[in-house]
Amino acid sequence: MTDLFDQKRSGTSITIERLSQRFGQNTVLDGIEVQLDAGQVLALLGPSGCGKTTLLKLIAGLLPVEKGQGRILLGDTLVAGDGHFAPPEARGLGMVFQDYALWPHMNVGRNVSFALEMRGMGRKQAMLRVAQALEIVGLKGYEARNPSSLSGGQQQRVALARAIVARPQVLLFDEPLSNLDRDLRESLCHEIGALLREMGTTAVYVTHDQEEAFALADRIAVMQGGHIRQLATPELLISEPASVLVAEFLKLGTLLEARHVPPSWHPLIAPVVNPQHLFIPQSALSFAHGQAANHDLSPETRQLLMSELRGEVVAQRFRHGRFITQVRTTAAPEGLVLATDARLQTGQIIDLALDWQRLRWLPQAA
Ligand SMILES: Nc1ncnc2c1ncn2[C@@H]1O[C@H](COP(=O)(O)OP(=O)(O)OP(=O)(O)O)[C@@H](O)[C@H]1O
Repeated sequence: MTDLFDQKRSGTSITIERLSQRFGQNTVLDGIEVQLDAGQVLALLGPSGCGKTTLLKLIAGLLPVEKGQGRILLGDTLVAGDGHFAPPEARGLGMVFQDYALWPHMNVGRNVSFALEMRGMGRKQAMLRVAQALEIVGLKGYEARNPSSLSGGQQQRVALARAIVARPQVLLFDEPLSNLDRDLRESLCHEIGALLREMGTTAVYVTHDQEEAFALADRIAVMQGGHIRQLATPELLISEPASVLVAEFLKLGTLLEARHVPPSWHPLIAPVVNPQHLFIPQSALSFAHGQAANHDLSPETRQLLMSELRGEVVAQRFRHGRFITQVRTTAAPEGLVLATDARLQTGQIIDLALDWQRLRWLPQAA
């Protein structure tokens, strides 16, 4: 389309080694390790206060890495740690923030061209690049507009154009969509994902929104309390959460305290010290329409499962074209969670089929 896109695979790898950050007595990041390949998109996903923005600022050079607190490399270049500190402008970055951070006294064209002008690029060439960047984000011809005359979504597109115009090797996003309404968030999220893939730029994307992370990222770091609890592809996080913490945070299914006596599992009636946890992904359960499933199980196990897996529908909500259904069973008084195509009545008794192969035993901590 344009020569911005001709810079295919222009991203660089990111390596973060043993990175920690303290503010006073407060350890905000603790032993962070990341290896991200060139052109990949990493989402930092976690609850408020878990350290996502701090990690992004350290990558950006907006915060220095304290002595002995780890290293950051972009490609083969050490940019922070071991006595090195490359300022943000020397790191080849583009940044997009939650609040757009456009300069209100400059028109759209100047906002986008500013970084190019600072680098001494001639005005004619800069304006050509600006036009390309605006076209890419769907704002062709908007150069003369004032930011205040644009909608929130359009302002964020300008911010995106400003971030990509200088062909950064790494793009950093800090909750860029959280000020936008839901529909716009979804469509812009999709567009950013497509753009990143097209440009081949490496990106780190901070969000507390699971759907954004799963829609955009090649890899997701689930953060909590200054730690990365798991860094994996979206598919692996769904099928193999590394711990109870990750499975609980992502709400991907049901966690049961249980006792594992292979090949069977037994729900715990009374609490015990250090129970094991059985993770039942939503995808492991289906509405059996009264038919017995699990033919590959031993008769004893099948009997146990089938007797336990008849339950009462306690709640349903609609999400992404399916009904997320909570079913109370003897084994899971809190309710098993599955997705169904059918709308069911509260109080209805249904049979569930369980794909035994998808169950996982999880350790308590990360
Ligand atoms: N400059 C600072 N001085 C002192 N404490 C700080 C500073 N910056 C961040 N913190 C603290 O570090 C912790 C992590 O903050 P951070 O902004 O990285 O979290 P976050 O995961 O991005 O949260 P949110 O989603 O709410 O933005 C918080 O407890 C915060 O109060």
